[in-house]
Parts: sequence; structure tokens; C-alpha cells
Amino acid sequence: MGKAQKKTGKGRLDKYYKLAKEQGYRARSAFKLIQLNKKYSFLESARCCIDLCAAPGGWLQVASKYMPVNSVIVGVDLVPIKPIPRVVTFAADITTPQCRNLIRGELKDWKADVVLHDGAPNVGTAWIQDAYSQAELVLMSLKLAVEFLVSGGTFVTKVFRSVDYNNLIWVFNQLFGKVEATKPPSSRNVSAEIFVVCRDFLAPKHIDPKFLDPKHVFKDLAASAGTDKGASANNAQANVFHPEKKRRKRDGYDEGDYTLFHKIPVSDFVKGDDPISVLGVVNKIEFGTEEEKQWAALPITTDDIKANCDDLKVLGKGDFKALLKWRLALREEIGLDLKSSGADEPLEEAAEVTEFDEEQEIQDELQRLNDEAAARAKRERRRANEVKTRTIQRMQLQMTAPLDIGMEQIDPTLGTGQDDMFDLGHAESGLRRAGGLSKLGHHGEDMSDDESSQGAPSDDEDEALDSEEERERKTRELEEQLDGLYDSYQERLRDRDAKVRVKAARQKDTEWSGVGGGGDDDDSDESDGEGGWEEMEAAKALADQSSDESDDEDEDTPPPETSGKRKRSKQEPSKRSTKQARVAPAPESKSSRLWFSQDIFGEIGGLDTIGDDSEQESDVSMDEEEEEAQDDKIDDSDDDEFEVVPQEADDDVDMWDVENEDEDKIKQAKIKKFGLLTPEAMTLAQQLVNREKTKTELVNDGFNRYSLNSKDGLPDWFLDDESKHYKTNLPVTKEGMAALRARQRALDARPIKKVAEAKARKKMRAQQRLEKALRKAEGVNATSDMTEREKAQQIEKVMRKGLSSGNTPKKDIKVVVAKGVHKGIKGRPKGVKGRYSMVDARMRKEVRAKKRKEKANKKRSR
Ligand SMILES: C[S@@+](CC[C@H](N)C(=O)[O-])C[C@H]1O[C@@H](n2cnc3c(N)ncnc32)[C@H](O)[C@@H]1O
Repeated sequence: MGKAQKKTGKGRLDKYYKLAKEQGYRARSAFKLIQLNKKYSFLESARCCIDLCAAPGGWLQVASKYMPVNSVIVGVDLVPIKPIPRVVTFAADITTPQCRNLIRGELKDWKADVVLHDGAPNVGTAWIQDAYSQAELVLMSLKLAVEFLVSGGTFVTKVFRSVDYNNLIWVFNQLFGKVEATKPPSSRNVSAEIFVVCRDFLAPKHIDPKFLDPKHVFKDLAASAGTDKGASANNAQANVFHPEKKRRKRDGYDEGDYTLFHKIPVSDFVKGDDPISVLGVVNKIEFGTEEEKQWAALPITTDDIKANCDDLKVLGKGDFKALLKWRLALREEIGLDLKSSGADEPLEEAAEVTEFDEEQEIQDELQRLNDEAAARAKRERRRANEVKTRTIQRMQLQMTAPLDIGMEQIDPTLGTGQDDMFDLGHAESGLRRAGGLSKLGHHGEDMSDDESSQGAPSDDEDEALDSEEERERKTRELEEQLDGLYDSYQERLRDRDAKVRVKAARQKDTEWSGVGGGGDDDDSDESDGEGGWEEMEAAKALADQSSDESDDEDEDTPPPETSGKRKRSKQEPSKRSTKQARVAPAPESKSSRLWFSQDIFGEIGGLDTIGDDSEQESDVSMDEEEEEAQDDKIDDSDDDEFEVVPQEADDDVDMWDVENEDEDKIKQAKIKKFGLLTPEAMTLAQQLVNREKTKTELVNDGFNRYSLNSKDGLPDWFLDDESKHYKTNLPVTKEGMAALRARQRALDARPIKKVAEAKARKKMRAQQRLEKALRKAEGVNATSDMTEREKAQQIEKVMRKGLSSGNTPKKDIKVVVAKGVHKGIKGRPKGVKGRYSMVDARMRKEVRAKKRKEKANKKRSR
């Protein structure tokens, strides 16, 4: 155990393992001691501590951390423990006197305030053996503890829940004032280990050695007939009073009895003294003998009774009662008991009846206690769930760190139920209680929680459930929290993800992609989702009034709800628009500005804000006078429908000017200037330019199945998610794509920055050369000692040089090797024209050597 084991088993590397690694503990078991100490606080006040079975030293680390600075800490284990500051360690077997002597030598006459024992025998053969060795080890550690503990001291030990468990607890109770068994949250549920904290050591003057002798403790107590029999009788009775509860037989088979099925003759049941125990342990009651068959034929022995006798393990409480009644009746019938109506009633029967009544009373009492306990447990569970839900929310908001995860948990085996911090089931029920689950779809139906499956809440639940308003308030709170979380999530996303930032920036400056289109367009979001349709309607209505070209079809188009909606949204701003008032309005896109700068819109003095009612609504600073002034500018007939804010004169007004002769050119120039970046936009632009699309078609395109989706009161995260998917597919043509690709190709063909820079440099140098040549030429011209002809020649030469690229190609120099026919030749070798150079291997070496020497001399002289 002491040496490091590779933890590869499923679930071994749990949160405590990771926490231990993070916090530098040698073993995850360190958290068990931390949690035990948190509950019982025995380390803080201790001055001396002995840790038996301490390797690798996790508990020692905890002790050293939590105990006062000058305390004495001694650790013992079979295997050596790596040094820990302020801790003395030995390698010894705690069951030997040598270990005792070592501790005595270290402590001298000191007494320990705390003795810890987390020992596990290094066997691992069979469970029963392991458990026994563990119990033995515990007793050995207790032996050391009672020797070294100070009066009132604390002994903490690990015990396995086995057949010896009760015996150990009994011994502890003899020696300590308070004995409590607990299972810290960090102890795995699958493990049978449990920790017993024994406080207030009684320090008796004389301790009976039998208390510490495994032979006596485990044999004598276990064998004590009274206890054992009593226990099994209790169990058997419990089987009868609560047949629905299955009890596990953790002790294994009884000596000499290796079957699970037991049957007895009816006479044993009828004539026996303990009918209840019989019913609790037996599987079948048989009518075997002649006498018993006669009993079976009696009218009191109904078919039900016979069937009940056939399989006792499937019976309920009522069936057991019936059997007991039948037994009494049969006893009277066969003369074992006198009839209860008889004058002189025998004592035995009276005892029997009394026993039965007592059983009934006990049963009722038990039932009542059970009900009470269940109600209490439910209440506690609910409270714990609420705390947990809050903690989870706080953790999500990064307001708390998971430092003491699960500290408040309590072991279910000790009777109060174990909860997991991250148990979504509880969180879900918490949420459900807060009314939030209704927002999460139909999960509630699938919940296995008995409360939900029973349909109507129980009485005590009713009592704890808050009123309707309370529930609504909680729902609202949860929704607000959710909104807040979503906002902060988006903020984080923006901070972290460059892509999102780029996208957001592009959305701000992207072109208008069709009427009502561009589902994920910021603009459409900002205009409260009413988008292109609303804008078009407003624009169309104005266009109809201002131009003669209005067509009948268009006049019919505006749906009454739309205008109604607009009107309403103006008068009573929705929650969403109120929220938008807090954020600065995003600048509208260039393309939408382009579109609304048409003449038809120009008439109303600029339409910066058409369709953007959210902006109008959010303009909280706008005073009433301004509003009235704006209202005046709007045509009376449409006064009720919407209002338009005047726009300052814009240089884009000439856009789409149909009167203009160079209309196409202007359009092209504008398109070039503002850019059409998506195939949809390019397609639409081409269709408009080529007059393939009419105004009506454009309007119709802006109307789609999502246009009238109500968005009132929906949370932002939902609308954002919808906007990703609820968008129409705008048509894309081959020509549009081709145009876009051509533009991309042109972009690709542009030189990259470095090349451009090199070219610029070259140009600049050429310029400098030319300027220099000009200056020289002027100088030549100014000299008086040259003839005109010479001057002209010289100037020509200078200018030629100045205009040249500067990189005069080097003339080829012919290399002639000074060997063979050329050896020793002086002057031009035969047959060599132009520039030449004689090379000689020897000479080259000599020249290089000479240069080297010169260089070295130069350095030395410095
Ligand atoms: C679960 S580990 C103890 C872990 C320790 N509490 C910690 O936090 O690091 C059990 C230890 O008991 C030790 N052990 C088992 N039998 C022992 C014995 N007879 N004497 C001393 N140590 C023993 C094993 O060597 C093993 O290191």
C-alpha cells in the first residue's frame, strides 16, 4: 500500500484525487482527515499526534498543516515515509512491541492528544479475511491509543462494516465518552470503510486486557447468544412488520446452513412459541403429516391461508396478520388455547393476545416514526437542494471556488442521505421548484423523482411550496440570471474569439442583403427583428404618397397587424427595446444608407431612422417637443402608423437618381465604392441594375415565413439562436458569382506589399540618379575650358548614366589559366579577345596568404 500505485481503475481518478494533486497532498485520503477534522475539530487544539499506518503521509501532511506550529507529530507505517517537515516517522509494524517502544522513545513522558489510524492490511485475499485483519488492526491501534492517549483525547480509526463492526463499537464505547461513526464525502461510496471518531478518552486506571484481545472481542461478543439471537429475532420480526423492505444478509450464511430456502411443518408454526420469527425467516409452511392435512381441511383454513403458507416471501403485512389470526383460531380449534370468550381464560393465551396487541402497537409506532423520518428527510433534502442550486449558480457566475467540495455532505449509510454537489438531478428539482423547469421543455415528465411521478405534491410539500407569486418571482429571478449569464457569455466570447469580433465588425459594415433578409445581420436584430418588411412598408407607403407610380397591388399589401404592431411598439416600448435604450445604437450599414437615400425617401427629409423603431424608442432623451416636430413632418394620413425622423442632407442622395443620364455609371461607381461582398448582394445588385427585378418583387421577397414571428418577451439568447437559423435563402446567380470571383481575382493579382515597396525603392533610386546626372550636366555646361562639342559629349555620357537602371551588366572577363602553353607568357595570350585575367593556382595561394598576414598585422598594431 505504501508504495505509489498506479490508479487506473474506473472512477479512481476522481475530484479528490485531482484536488490532492493540485494541493500537494500525497494521498487523496488526506481529504478524509480534513473532512473529519472539519466536523469534529480535533487537530487545531492538539499538541501531540500519533498517526498509525501513516504511509505515504497524506494524513501527516494534514496534521502538520492544521496542528499548532510546535506540536509533536509521529507517523508509523510498515513502509518508510518520505520526510515531512515537523514530523517524525518510523518504519514499524504497529502490532509489535518494537513499534510501541519506538513511539515511547520519541514521546518520552508526553501523552498524545490525538491518535489516528487509517490502516489497511496488506492482504487483499478474500473479503472476509481482509475485514477480519482490518478489525484486528483496529484493535491493535486501539491498544496503542489507550497507552498513549491523554485523558479526554481523541482516537480516529477506520473500520470496515463487517460482522465485527458492532463488537468494535461496543469496545470503543467502554473506553470513550463519545463514539460516532461517520463517512466523509471523500470516502468512496463503494468502499465499506467507515470512520469512527472516539472522543473523551476515559483513561480508566485499569483496562481489562480482554477489551483489546481480538480473540475475546470478536469471538466472545459475536458468540454471545443473547445478542446474536436477539439481532436475528429483530431482523425476522422486521421482515414481518416491513415485508416490503429487502434486508441484505451481509454476514453470509449461518454455520452449517448453506441454503436460502427454508420450510417448516405447520405444527411448528402453530405449536411454536415465536410465530412472528418463524414468519420472518421461513419461506414455506407445509401441511405434511396426517394431522396437518386435517387442519388444512378445516373451514378456518381458507384457500388464501394455504396460498399464504406456500410462499411467505411474497406476503404483505395483511397476509402475515391473517396467518397469525388463523394460527390463534386453529390453536383454539385443536384445544391448545381456550376460547377467548371462556370465563376462565388461561394465562398463556392472555399473554399471546397481549403480545399481539403489543406487536400491533409497536407496528403503529414504527409506522409513525417512519413517516416522520421520511418527512424530515424530504424537508432536509429540499433545503440542501436549494443551497446547492444557489451554489451552482454562484459557481457559474464565478463567485465561488470549489474549495471545500462536498464538505457539508453526510453519509447515507449513517442515515441522512448523501448528495453530490454536481448532482444534476437535484439541481433540476431545485430549478423545478423555482418554477424554472417549465422553461426547459418537457423534462419534468421524464423525471424519476417520486414527487413528480406521483403527480400531485404531497401535503408537506404543499406547505413548503411557496405561493404562486413567490414562484413567479423566482422564475423571473432565474430568467434574469440567465439573461445576465448570456450577456456575460457573449462578452467573453467577443473578448476571446477574434472571429466573433471580425464577424461583428463585418456585420456593422456589411452591405444590405435583400429586403428583410440577412437573418444574422445586426441591423435586423437592432430593429427588433421587424427588419426589412417593416422598413419596406414604411418606405412604400411614403413612396405611394409621394410618387405617381404607386400601384394598386402595393396599396393592399400592408398587413393590419404589422402597422398595429408598430403603433403599439411606439406607444408602449417592449422590454427588449427598453433594454436597447441602454446600449448605444450601432451605426447603420452603408448599404442601407445607400438604399434609403433614394429620391422617394429623400422627400421626407432623410430616413435614417425609418424602420428602426427601437432607436426611436430608445431615445430616452428625446423630448416631447422634438417628437411633435417630427410628427408634423409626417403625412397626416399616416400619422397613426409610424413616425419619421428627418435626416440631414447627404451626398448619397443622388444615388439611384432615375432622372440622371449617367445612371448606370453612377450606380457602378457607387457599387465599386461601397463594395458588394456577398454573392446574394451581388446577385441582387445585378438584377436591379439590369431591371430584372421589379419593386413589387423586391417587396414580396422581403416577406417570408419568419417575418411575422412574434418576438415579444422572448429572451435574447433565444432570439439570437433563432436568428442563426430562421433566415431565408436569397437567390444567387451564376453571373453574380462570376462577378464576385472576377473581383477576387483582381484583388489576388495585386502585388503584395513587399514587392510594391521594392518597386517604389527602385523608382526612388532612379529618380535620385537622374537628379544627380542633371546636376552634373549643369556643371559640365558651366565649365569654360571645354569646347561645345566636348561639353555635348560629356553631357550625353552623364545623362546616359543617369537614365540607366544603375545595374550595368558586368562584362565577361575571360579567365586564362597560366599553365601549359600559357605558362610564363607575358602580355595577351594568343587567341584571347576582350578582357581577360591570367590565373595561377600558386599565385592565388600566395596572394591570399599575403592578405591574411596584412590583416593580422593590422589587428596587432591596433
Ligand atoms: C490507506 S494507507 C494509509 C494512508 C495514510 N493515512 C495517508 O493519508 O497517507 C494504509 C497503510 O497502512 C499500512 N499498514 C498496514 N498494516 C500495517 C501494520 N501492521 N503496521 C503498520 N502499518 C500498516 C500500510 O502499509 C499502508 O501504508
